[in-house]
Amino acid sequence: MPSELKQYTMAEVESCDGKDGHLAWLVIRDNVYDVTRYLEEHPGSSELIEEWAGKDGTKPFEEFGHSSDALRTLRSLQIGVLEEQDQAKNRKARAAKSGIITDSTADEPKLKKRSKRRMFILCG
Ligand code: HEM
Repeated sequence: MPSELKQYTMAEVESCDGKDGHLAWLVIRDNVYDVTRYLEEHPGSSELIEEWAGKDGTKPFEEFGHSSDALRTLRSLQIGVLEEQDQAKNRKARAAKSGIITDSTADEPKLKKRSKRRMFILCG
């Protein structure tokens, strides 16, 4: 992997959906991976990754809880990073799916804080 990581747009990733002889690219945590040659080796079947080719597979990848071996293999398949604008879009989409409310200027999703105002009830 060259030290200067190439940036890709989500549209470029989407065109590599593994269908009709296209390459199979995958986004995980804002990094772009070419998993074309790994599909047949995947212990969880090629279909499971193919389903996510051309998409952001962060959630399914992390939900399975892959081992450090899997993470090492993943690193070896990295071809670049997602362009910043598309990183923000994907982050928002992931947050929306998991019910987290995002602040449009923040880098990371934040849980909406509860109001700290308390109500005092005066008796008597
Ligand atoms: C995003 C789509 C992916 C899904 C939904 C997925 C799902 C799964 C599942 C269900 C298994 C369990 C198989 C079994 O025990 O029968 C598995 C195992 C495994 N997967 Fe994936 N996987 C994905 C992507 C990847 C990628 C991109 C890599 C590496 C480049 C990878 C590497 C592995 C490895 C090495 C195992 C064996 C168990 C381990 O070491 O964690 N997977 N996967």
